[in-house]
Amino acid sequence: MNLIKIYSEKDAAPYINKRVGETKFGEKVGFVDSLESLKNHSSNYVLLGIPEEIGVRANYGNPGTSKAWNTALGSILNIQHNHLTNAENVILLGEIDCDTQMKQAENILKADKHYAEKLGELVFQIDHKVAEVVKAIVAAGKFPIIIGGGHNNSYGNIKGTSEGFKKPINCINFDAHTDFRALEHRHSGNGFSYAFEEGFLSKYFIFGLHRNYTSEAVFALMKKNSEKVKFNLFEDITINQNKSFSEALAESENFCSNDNFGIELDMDAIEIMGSSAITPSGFSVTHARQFVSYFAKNKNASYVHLCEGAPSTGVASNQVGKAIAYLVSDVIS
Ligand SMILES: N=CN[C@@H](CCC(=O)O)C(=O)O
Repeated sequence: MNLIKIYSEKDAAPYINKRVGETKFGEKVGFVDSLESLKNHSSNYVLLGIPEEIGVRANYGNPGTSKAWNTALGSILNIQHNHLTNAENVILLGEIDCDTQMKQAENILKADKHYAEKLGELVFQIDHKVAEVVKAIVAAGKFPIIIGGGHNNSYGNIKGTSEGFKKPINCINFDAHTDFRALEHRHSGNGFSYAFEEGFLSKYFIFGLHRNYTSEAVFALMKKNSEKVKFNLFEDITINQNKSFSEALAESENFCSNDNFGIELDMDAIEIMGSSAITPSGFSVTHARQFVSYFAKNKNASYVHLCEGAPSTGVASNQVGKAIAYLVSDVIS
């Protein structure tokens, strides 16, 4: 089973729009030829793509997340290289090899009685690849920046990071949804509940949860696990204004940042962002940037995952890639 397609300069070149007198981000990033050689590279941040949408389909969502990685890469590699953007501290590692699973998913028909379960089996296979690659990055002492795919990939990120550190980790998730759904077949709505159940996720905070997208059963489950699972509501921050955005950041920080934690950001928490579950009401891209920038500076921050972007579903498809590029630059700058 191929885990990853490792990139070289040749893979990056077609994305870079060179211009005389300017240097682009993609002309300065580093490359490695194997996961093993990561530890010998001096750069800290490792860019990894997950071009899949099987988890979203298995959760009855709108497909399109498989395209976020390539779209984002086009924007990231054309960021201007200057004294503020820090491209030399980035390794462009490559992408999880999702080809086999994506092809098999295409052959599973919606009419199939076991449609969702069969897709869930393929998600399980991708979980394995993501966890192995993320574990290798973390064990090499690097900071993964993972882009794309559905939020099912939170499971592989958490598992891989936890195995890399040899202990459970915490996680703060900027999201309209908990993705703490039932432990049925694997899909984009239960990555965190599976990671929690299997002991890879210790404490979990959902930042800006929407009341309209959360079932009473999930509220009850979070209440039952309230020592370990907490949230604040989007409505309390932005509509009722019971707490400021800064207070909301501090609340999640106090809960999770005393130990290694992952930063998850679901693009569907951003208002009218092209994503698998576009929301008409949500945070701005600037809020998302503030969130990522704030937490990426924390000494216990251990990875960032920017997921669920689906360029073709957006009002303007190139905005998804540009938004992801801003978020990446907020992590590394
Ligand atoms: N990762 C997203 N999870 C959401 C999907 C919602 C939707 O597609 O409408 C969830 O399961 O609730």
